[in-house]
Amino acid sequence: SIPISACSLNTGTRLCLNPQNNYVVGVGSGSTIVYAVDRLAERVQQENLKIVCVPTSFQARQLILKHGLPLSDLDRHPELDVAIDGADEVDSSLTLIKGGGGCLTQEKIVADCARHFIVIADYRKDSKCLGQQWKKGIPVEVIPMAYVPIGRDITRRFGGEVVLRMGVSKAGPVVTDNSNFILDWKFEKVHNWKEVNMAIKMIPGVVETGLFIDMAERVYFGMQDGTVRIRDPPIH
Ligand SMILES: O=C[C@H](O)[C@H](O)[C@H](O)COP(=O)(O)O
Repeated sequence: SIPISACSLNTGTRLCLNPQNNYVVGVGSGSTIVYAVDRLAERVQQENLKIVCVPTSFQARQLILKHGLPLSDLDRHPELDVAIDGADEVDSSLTLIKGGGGCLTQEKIVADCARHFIVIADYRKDSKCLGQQWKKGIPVEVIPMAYVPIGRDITRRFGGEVVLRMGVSKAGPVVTDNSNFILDWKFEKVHNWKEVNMAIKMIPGVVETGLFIDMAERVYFGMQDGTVRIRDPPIH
């Protein structure tokens, strides 16, 4: 539900989507990406474009099918021209927290296969440093039998608190599209995210983290006043 910035998100997706004939497009997950897929379908129809879409989740797959867009996968299209996705939080270096909807693993795989990874988000996702906006922590997808030792290991080494994500209308834990669990790590301070990401990924049983570092090429923020703010990675 992002009514205030819906108009700017539409504008943002107009700006960031420039699909060309024969493009392979990665389709992200969440509520914001719905705007992008609407625009994509519009452009494909208006310009009679031939594209194929690679989904990052069950939800994305349904979205692609609903719009009648050609569905593909990484078996057939391991190299994508562009992947477009939302984010839960974006810091000033374009480090992202993703996985609020539990789709982080497939999203990261698809983004990594794309020549360009573009993010669209509303202004509430914009922060100087991670943790200012998104209060639920960093999602970590884990193999179910290992969720307790992984959680203990993360808090022992990096502090904070780890919570097993529970279903809203389902009794028991959330189960991802890959049949795994999600731990939400509520960190207490700003870390060196590259180091933390690598360390967490090395814990046996960790499938993926929701930290997307040095991946996003550009972020389009839909602002409250209907404008669009663009952020590119800092030049080092
Ligand atoms: O797992 C979900 C994804 O990472 C989403 O892209 C992210 O949570 C942002 O979702 P929304 O656009 O609904 O805020």
